[in-house]
Amino acid sequence: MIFETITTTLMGSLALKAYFSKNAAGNDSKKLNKIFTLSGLNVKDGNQTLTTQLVKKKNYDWGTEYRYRIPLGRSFEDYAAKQKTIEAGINTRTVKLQLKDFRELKIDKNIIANIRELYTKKLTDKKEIELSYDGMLIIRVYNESLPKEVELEEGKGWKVPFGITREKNKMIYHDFEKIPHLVLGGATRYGKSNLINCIIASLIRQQPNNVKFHLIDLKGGVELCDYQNVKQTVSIAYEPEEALEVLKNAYEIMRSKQEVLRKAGKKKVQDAGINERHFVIIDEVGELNPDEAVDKKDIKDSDGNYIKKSEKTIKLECQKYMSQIARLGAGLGFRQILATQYGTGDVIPRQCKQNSDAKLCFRVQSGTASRVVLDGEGAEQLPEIKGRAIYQMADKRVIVQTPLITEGIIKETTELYIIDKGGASIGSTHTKARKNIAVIEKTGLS
Ligand SMILES: Nc1ncnc2c1ncn2[C@@H]1O[C@H](COP(=O)(O)OP(=O)(O)OP(=O)(O)O)[C@@H](O)[C@H]1O
Repeated sequence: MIFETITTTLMGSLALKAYFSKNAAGNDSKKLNKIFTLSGLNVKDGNQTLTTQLVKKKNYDWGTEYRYRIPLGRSFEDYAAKQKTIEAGINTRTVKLQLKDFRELKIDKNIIANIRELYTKKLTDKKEIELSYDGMLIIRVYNESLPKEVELEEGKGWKVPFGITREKNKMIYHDFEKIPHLVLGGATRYGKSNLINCIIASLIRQQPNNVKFHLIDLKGGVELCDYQNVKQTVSIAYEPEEALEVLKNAYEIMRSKQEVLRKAGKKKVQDAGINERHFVIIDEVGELNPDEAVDKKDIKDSDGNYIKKSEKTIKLECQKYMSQIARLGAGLGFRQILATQYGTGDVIPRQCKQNSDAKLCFRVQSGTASRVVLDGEGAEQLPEIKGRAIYQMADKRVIVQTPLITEGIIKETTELYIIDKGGASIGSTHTKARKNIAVIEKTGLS
């Protein structure tokens, strides 16, 4: 009897709260107005205050979109810089319990503990927001957070899964045929290497006979060594000296492909019916920054030939090849993926950045670091969630939760294609494979 009375009272008060919450859901506009005022986003002009004006509000099944006219004297960047303040303001609330929460509530002798648990969960649940600009300031307030973990799904052709977006939790795919080069950034331990593994494993599964890899793993060989002996890997490097060999080899293959196309009177590999695609992937491109080189002194003989190249020269030459591949490679079937955790301007060669129409950035420490990868702020505002990133193409930006690959998938994928590379040492792995490529190039055009 006592139990029934307690539960009836509790359920009644919770239902009432849920009713108010339901009516308040999707209506954060008052809160937003208040936040704009308190955080100094409105502008004082003499006696007048120019406010951020709500023009349109629309409810969707994922949440609510607000469109604002920005007052004179403010820019989108001012609002983007206050994203955390806006999100915190939206989340200062009374707990919103909805009817569906009660459906999940277990009604047993632990009812009070269950309600307390539900209440605590709702209290810590956070609504996420996204800011964008298309002439109007757009603020999207999402009812549900993105999942924190997403499984790797199968892609198709040259389309690789890049993550779940908020809209209907739909997986989006990066099409390397449409956007050949990619820059990846993000602070340490947020998911760059994991995404590179997703890309490599997906491409091996989807295009086992057409994909070729030129891998440069400057993180001590821990990330990409799983692919060293698969037939798709043309060459692999773990040190800057080896990286130069790998890049030079990739560049030479690219030039020979250019020659083949020229003779065939074709402009692009697609026109020539060549299915092979080469992926040059560098995990921690920052290690190839010549400005950071300690050893800057070349040793040359009396004829000016190198006896020993300095670290600086090696890195400069690496960057030269990277820039050439980025500039000329797209039509020749070359794709370049450069990953870095460093947030300084010169870490990615300018030509590589300019030729990469896609950028994906995990959380970084500052707006400056975000600009290095995305040419704009935003990645510093991402929540501290591994795998959460901004995926940016020429015309749009979306937040994604990138897929998490397992050791099992990597093993299952690679073990099908392990070949005997004749005990070739790491730095010379490419020498043997290069011969294979010459053959593939000929058959590719026939
Ligand atoms: N998409 C993801 N979803 C969930 N967890 C992830 C995801 N990506 C990475 N992680 C987790 O974060 C850890 C670090 O990821 P990863 O090694 O890819 O980071 P990184 O950015 O390459 O770091 P570093 O630059 O220091 O090498 C992984 O071991 C994994 O546990």
